[in-house]
Amino acid sequence: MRSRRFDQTRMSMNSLLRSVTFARKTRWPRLPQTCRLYSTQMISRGASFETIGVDRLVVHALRKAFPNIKNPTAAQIRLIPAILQGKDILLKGKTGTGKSFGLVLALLNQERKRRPPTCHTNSSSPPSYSITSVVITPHRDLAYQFMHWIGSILDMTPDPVSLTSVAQVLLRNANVAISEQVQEIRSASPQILIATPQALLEAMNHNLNPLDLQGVSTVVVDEADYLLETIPVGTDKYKRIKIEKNLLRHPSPTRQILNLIYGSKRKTSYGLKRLANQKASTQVFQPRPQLVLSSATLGSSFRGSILNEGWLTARFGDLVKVGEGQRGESVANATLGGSSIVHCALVVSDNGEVSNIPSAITRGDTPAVASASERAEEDVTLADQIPLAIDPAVEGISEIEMNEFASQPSPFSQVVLEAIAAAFAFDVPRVALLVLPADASVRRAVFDLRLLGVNAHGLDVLDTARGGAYLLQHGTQAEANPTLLVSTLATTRGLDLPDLTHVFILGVPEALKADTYLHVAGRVGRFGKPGKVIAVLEARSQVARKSKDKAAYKDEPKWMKNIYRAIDVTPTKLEYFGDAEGQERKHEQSPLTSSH
Ligand SMILES: Nc1ncnc2c1ncn2[C@@H]1O[C@H](COP(=O)(O)OP(=O)(O)OP(=O)(O)O)[C@@H](O)[C@H]1O
Repeated sequence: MRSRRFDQTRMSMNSLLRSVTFARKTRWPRLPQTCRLYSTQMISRGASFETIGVDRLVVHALRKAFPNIKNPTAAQIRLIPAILQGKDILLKGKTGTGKSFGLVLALLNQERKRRPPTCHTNSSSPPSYSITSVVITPHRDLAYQFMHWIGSILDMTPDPVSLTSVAQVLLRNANVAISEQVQEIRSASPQILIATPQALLEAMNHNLNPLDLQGVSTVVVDEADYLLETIPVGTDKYKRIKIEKNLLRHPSPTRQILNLIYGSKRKTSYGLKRLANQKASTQVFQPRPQLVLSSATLGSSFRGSILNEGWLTARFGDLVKVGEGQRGESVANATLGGSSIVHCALVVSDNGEVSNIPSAITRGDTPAVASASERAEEDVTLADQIPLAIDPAVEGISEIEMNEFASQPSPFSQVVLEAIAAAFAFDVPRVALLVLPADASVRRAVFDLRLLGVNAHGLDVLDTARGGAYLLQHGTQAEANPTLLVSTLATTRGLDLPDLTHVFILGVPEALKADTYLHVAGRVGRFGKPGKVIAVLEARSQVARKSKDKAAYKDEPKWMKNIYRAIDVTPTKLEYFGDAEGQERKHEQSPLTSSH
């Protein structure tokens, strides 16, 4: 069932925006130049949303829609005034500290620009507005999460306001062509357009019906380090030239969009200048929109590389860097919203034995995450914990597909899925997220998990049962039949499901970056709430040889240990599961041990 909020068209909006515009024009004082200094002082005095520039009508609606949100977070205190000042921003802050939410509040507060009247308009025509801000998000669920937040705030404004006039999404959609979507956007331009990069690029480049974004005053790239490929600092000259060539020949959609808006002024290594100049364009949007790049993991390497692109303003004082990590903090604590996140990893052997990763320790002081096991009988075996199969029929899986699934072997290791089902049954009180590798089939995993008795659903925040209900906070009370939402690494970034207590990660590919793990883990522990991240790994196994004399291994436990080391985390033992220390010692002593 589709959520009513997204389909509903409300009555004409402009009362909210008029009052916001009025407030900004008349009452809101100009903010001081040095935003960072200003915001630090605000923290010590206890800032409110009003004092950092959010209009009181928006604050009033915000408090009614989200009663838990009382004062701005440190990230919001820095971010919101900087956006209202029109500065370019590099926004880094722990996951779950309100960066995206702060963006929404700031963008709602922006003054709308009217389109210049055309010969077809007469003095009695209602004013027509252009799009004010564009927000680029990596996936559609995040786009709809933004819509949900905006819709919830608008619902609480004293005068009815139509959601479509304030925000619309532009996404690749099998049922509605991009040109049709552009037509709709053009007929009633929203204040905020939220789009995925592929859809936006297609719309801007459309031959017959291109989307006109001239007039936009803010461009936001959320999860920027995921959407913009960069050259790691310290890369040697030859590798660097190779990456640069690749960037120029196959730019990502987000890179192409930023080149269209800001022009491409990338300085390249010696020998590539000619190629760069051929592709370079001059700045095309006048006046130049402010650019906000946001992520929990904007490392110094990303920042260095992105400054070289020429998209961000180079004028001193006009680029604001928000939210550097605290000195002395571990990477995990500096990046994850809650330092109270518990990291666990289970290793599953071929014969179905499940044990904690060897380096895990028992911690007496781990923060309590209400556990489903509190309901469970003592002395039960793992197998007892897995309920009987439930109906695999579920929204989104057709009967034909189910028949196919039933007749074909699963690409997932069944013993790994059983371990997830068991840990889920033992530990999850209400709702958990299972994150699969980016190219895995969510539908197949849901089918297999339902056969194992797990109330699994493919994540789709537009559907109440498949995640929509969890966009709202309901509490932590245990449910008789907890829900396991299933997504992939490609569709998880930035998601905020406040009731989530557990994230399961199925498998750790060798190439999994610590940053990616941090983003997945950061779906829990938001706003200091406790949460558990459980990676479920296959035991080390030999795979096809790379060369005649060297055996090759798939060693997920080792790759996971490398990630823990990189983020300075010691894993915690998950109760109910044993140890595998003997196994590790055996591997370390093996003469065949290779790095893979
Ligand atoms: N000032 C605030 N006070 C309390 N809660 C807040 C505040 N601002 C936002 N929140 C809540 O915090 C949660 C996380 O917000 P948000 O998704 O914006 O974090 P984020 O920093 O963008 O996370 P990520 O890096 O994972 O994308 C949301 O549920 C939101 O409602």
